Amino acid sequence: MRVDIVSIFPEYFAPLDLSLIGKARANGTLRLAVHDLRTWTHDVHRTVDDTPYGGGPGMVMRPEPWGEALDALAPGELSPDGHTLPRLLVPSPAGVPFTQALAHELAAESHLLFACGRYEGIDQRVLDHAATRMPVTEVSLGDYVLFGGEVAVLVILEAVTRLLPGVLGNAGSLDEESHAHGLLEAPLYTKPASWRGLDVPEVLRSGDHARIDRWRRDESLLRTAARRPDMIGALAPETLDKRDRAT
Ligand SMILES: CC(C)N1CCN(Cc2ccc(Cn3ccc4ccc(-c5n[nH]c(N)c5C#N)cc43)cc2)CC1
Repeated sequence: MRVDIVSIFPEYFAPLDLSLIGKARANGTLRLAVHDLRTWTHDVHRTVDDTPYGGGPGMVMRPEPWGEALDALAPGELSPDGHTLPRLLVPSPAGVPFTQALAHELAAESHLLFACGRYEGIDQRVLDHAATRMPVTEVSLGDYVLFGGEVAVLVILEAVTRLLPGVLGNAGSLDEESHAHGLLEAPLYTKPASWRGLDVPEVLRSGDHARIDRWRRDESLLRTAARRPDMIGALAPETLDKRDRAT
């Protein structure tokens, strides 16, 4: 997968040299490039923002630098197979919620292009013009306000990269983690069996995997009901077996 990121703070993405994303870049699974938006400015002050039409607080990112950046990173027209152009992702408080389902969708793309806004956001015409040439998705991490899109791109990129073939050593953990089956994961324990007077639940040391699976399932349901009742309502009917429905 090819990924391009455009930001006025390219140094925000230094952590992408680390850990599993760093490994994915080193082995070619992920071909990542970070670009400074100011590359596409032409004035001495390298201006990227201006006051909002219609008034209002703060500043808005000007369309010209963004237009040139997207032209450079997503050249050409939409090919018949639609694969020569990237999918443009624009983090925004006004975006669609970023979910594990969207992470899976993005992991299937061959080229992602992230536009990191700052100030109050990017001139709408940048997104409107881009949408005439490529798929554009405004995406939000959640109902809180960040300073800009960079942190969101780090989150989205980590969630997507984890899903790429070969990135996670134990692919099984993908199947069992939260949001894969619509439930929160059960509590985790490791050695020692007793720590500061707190013992690992006996069932997890029993070796009885049917019991262990049932315990984990019960704990997942209890945890989800307590912390994320919204997820319980969204469960596919087949996810809850007869015993679950009885409880
Ligand atoms: C009512 C009320 C919910 N409104 C909220 C937004 N307020 C304006 C306003 C304020 C600050 C910023 C800063 N900013 C610039 C680019 C940018 C990209 C993403 C995000 C972002 N914030 N939160 C997320 N989940 C995001 C994502 N993904 C924030 C960004 C952008 C926009 C207006 C009030």
